[in-house]
Amino acid sequence: MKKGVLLVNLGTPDSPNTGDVRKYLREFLMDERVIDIPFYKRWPLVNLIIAPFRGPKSAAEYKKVWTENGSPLLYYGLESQRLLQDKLGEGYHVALGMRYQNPTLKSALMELKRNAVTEIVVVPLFPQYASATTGSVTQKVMELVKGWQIVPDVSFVQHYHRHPLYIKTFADIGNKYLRAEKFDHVIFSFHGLPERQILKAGIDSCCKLRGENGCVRKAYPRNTFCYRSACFETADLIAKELGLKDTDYSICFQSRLGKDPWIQPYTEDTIIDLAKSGKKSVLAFSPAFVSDCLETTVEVGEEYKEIFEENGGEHWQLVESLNDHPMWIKCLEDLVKGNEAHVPELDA
Ligand SMILES: C=CC1=C(C)c2cc3[nH]c(cc4nc(cc5[nH]c(cc1n2)c(C)c5CCC(=O)O)C(CCC(=O)O)=C4C)c(C)c3C=C
Ligand SMILES: [Fe+2]
Ligand SMILES: [Fe+2]
Repeated sequence: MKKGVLLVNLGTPDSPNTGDVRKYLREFLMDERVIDIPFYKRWPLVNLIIAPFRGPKSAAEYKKVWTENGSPLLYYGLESQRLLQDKLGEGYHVALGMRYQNPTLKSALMELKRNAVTEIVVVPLFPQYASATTGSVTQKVMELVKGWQIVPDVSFVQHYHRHPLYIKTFADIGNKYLRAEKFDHVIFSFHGLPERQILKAGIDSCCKLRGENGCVRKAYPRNTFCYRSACFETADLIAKELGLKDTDYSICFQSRLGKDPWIQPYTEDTIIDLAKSGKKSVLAFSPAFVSDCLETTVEVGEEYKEIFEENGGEHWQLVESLNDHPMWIKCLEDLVKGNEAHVPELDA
């Protein structure tokens, strides 16, 4: 009997055409964990405002990220599936599903069912837990399997931002740049979230959102599920691996959508401050993403570069994502096999 592995990423449009991008945005943003407002407000916001007006703008951006292999998010998802299958061997069947659009989670679970797996390990491709990502994947998988005649033994990897191989792979890729040239500063830009989603998690002993020391930065069981805190911890761990001092790097949050406050500091503000304070060359990591996608290549690699240069900066370099790096595939193997991640120590 084989064991099943389900790799899950967010999803991407079927093509960069406006129609497919609108279809993708509708499915994605109608998820009540992503836009967490009541249905009667969410439906008109998504279907009458965001999809019609943002659709064409997003489609133009998707055209920039599209390669001959299609969307990088899907391409590297399939590559990770193939490489992990090779590593795990015949005792396992590895499937890939997307939370939104294709390949669907339903088709990936049916593939595992056809291969008669006895248990399924779900690995969301999100290192930091958030209700909008890992929480949503967990809910959807449970909904899909609950009606099966034989309900499989399913387990979920909820987060792995402390896994040493995830940290070391980002450091390894970043070191390629740090060894080749001198940078004035390093930035860690994570995908943002509406502030209320952090507060709703109710981790009172962690979150005081706005201040410099808003969320707890050290690894404590109580703040593992605070997305903002997990991002701070991730950046601190990568910085430690790179041998950076506290003053060498900044942590910030990108991709704000709408007018509500999102978690801060915002990447755009941080970049402007850095450029205005005389930093000329910046190395930019985007560690919430394990594969390159619109948010890394276009948003961090192009849009933030432009903002930096408009404000006096001269050299902006994006650190590419983990993609098909062998150490990342080893990390996935460890996560599937439940190998206890040794939590690297951060200084107090
Ligand atoms: C309310 C809106 C959004 C929340 C909350 C959100 C959380 C969130 N998203 C990711 C990962 C990805 N997001 C991507 C694209 C993207 N995200 C939003 C909105 C929210 N995300 C939008 C509208 C889009 C589409 C692009 C656009 O129109 O600007 C992607 C890229 C997908 C690709 O195909 O390249 C990823 C990946 C995380 C990790 C996260 C919360 C932690
Ligand atoms: Fe997003
Ligand atoms: Fe917090």
